[in-house]
Amino acid sequence: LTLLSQQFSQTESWFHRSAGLQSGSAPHSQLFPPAEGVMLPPESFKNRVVFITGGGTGLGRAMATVLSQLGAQCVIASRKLDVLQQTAEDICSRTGNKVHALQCDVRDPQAVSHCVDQMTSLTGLPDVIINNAAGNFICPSERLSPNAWKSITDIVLNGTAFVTLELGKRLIQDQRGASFLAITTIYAESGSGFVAPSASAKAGVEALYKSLAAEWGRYGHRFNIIQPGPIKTKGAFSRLDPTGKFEKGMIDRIPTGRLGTPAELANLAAYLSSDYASWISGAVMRFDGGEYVSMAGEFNDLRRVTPDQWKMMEAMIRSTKGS
Ligand SMILES: CCCCC/C=C\C/C=C\C/C=C\C=C\C(=O)SCCNC(=O)CCNC(=O)[C@H](O)C(C)(C)COP(=O)(O)OP(=O)(O)OC[C@H]1O[C@@H](n2cnc3c(N)ncnc32)[C@H](O)[C@@H]1OP(=O)(O)O
Ligand SMILES: NC(=O)C1=CN([C@@H]2O[C@H](COP(=O)(O)OP(=O)(O)OC[C@H]3O[C@@H](n4cnc5c(N)ncnc54)[C@H](OP(=O)(O)O)[C@@H]3O)[C@@H](O)[C@H]2O)C=CC1
Repeated sequence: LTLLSQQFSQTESWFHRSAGLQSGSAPHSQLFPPAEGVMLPPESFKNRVVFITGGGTGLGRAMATVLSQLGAQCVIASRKLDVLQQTAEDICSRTGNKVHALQCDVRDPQAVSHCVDQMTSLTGLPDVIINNAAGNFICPSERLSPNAWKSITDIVLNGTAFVTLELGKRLIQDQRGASFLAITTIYAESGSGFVAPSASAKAGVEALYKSLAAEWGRYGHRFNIIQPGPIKTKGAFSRLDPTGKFEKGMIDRIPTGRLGTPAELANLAAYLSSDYASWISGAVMRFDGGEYVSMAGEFNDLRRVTPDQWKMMEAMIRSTKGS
């Protein structure tokens, strides 16, 4: 079984195989195929403990899978214990490495402290912490109740802060270094209508991580941020594009012509959390197929202009004399 798991971890995983060309992708996305397989050398995370919030589903599950394939002992934590246990079992049966499931509502600092106590008994303190848990839904801001605002900002900003502070303090006490990674979003930088609580909270997370990168380097702690663009997960798309009507428009504005894949995100997260990235701290890595700059550039809609239309426009411009 161990041999089989090792062979498996060195080749490709179940979810990598499913990461082919997605329906709705532009033809030129063939030029940007999502790479299959695990990027880092096998056993890059051997003897390492990785703690991932929201690790039972979507991108958290993908990151746990890759890190487990690379030899890590993973601890995944969120509210739904049954979901976590199923994921832990699935990953462990495929990689042969232990995955622990712990119930934890990150909004509750006491629950976070209890979860860290449990993890300490199971695995000891982690070497890698990935703050991935989040809540979000689209809603016009004038329809938001105070509790709607609070439900998102409590998970995203307070939850990340409670987890980071609890683990940070204990690691400092034990004189242990660690890599902290936060998963934010491209609109943490720009802000975005219709997801104002998420945008505000994610921007807060980025400020927290940049602050701690400066403050806690002296304790051996690195802090980095990944800002993903759209990656199809049930959690995100069911709450942000419930009718499925916006997906095509979204793909049209991504220069690489497709959505990201969980496997691609997981490889980047593994790299940033690994020793290969030990000089990277305070970094914000945009991971969006070019969507952010594509939405920002004033003239980017000119992509729709045909060669004939360019000929005509150039003639008009050249014929202009004076101002
Ligand atoms: C142009 C179109 C673009 C399409 C985009 C498509 C794809 C995505 C592209 C990019 C994505 C970028 C960023 C993504 C960021 C993410 O974070 S995605 C991850 C999303 N995953 C989750 O949200 C998982 C966890 N979520 C939840 O558990 C719940 O959704 C919730 C966050 C609501 C928390 O659950 P719970 O604590 O049980 O809360 P309640 O149900 O009790 O609700 C609390 C209050 O919030 C109000 N509320 C709930 N839903 C809505 C809603 N849809 N609209 C308005 N208000 C809502 C609820 O009424 C409660 O308030 P009151 O007590 O009633 O006042
Ligand atoms: N998919 C995308 O396109 C993008 C995603 N992101 C970010 O990626 C991350 C993962 O999102 P994704 O995988 O798509 O969506 P999911 O909904 O699958 O992931 C969110 C996870 O957070 C957990 N969670 C929610 N509330 C709490 C809580 N109070 N305490 C502990 N855990 C909680 C959920 O588990 P449970 O319900 O068991 O608590 C769930 O596993 C998020 O940070 C999201 O903001 C950013 C940009 C784009």
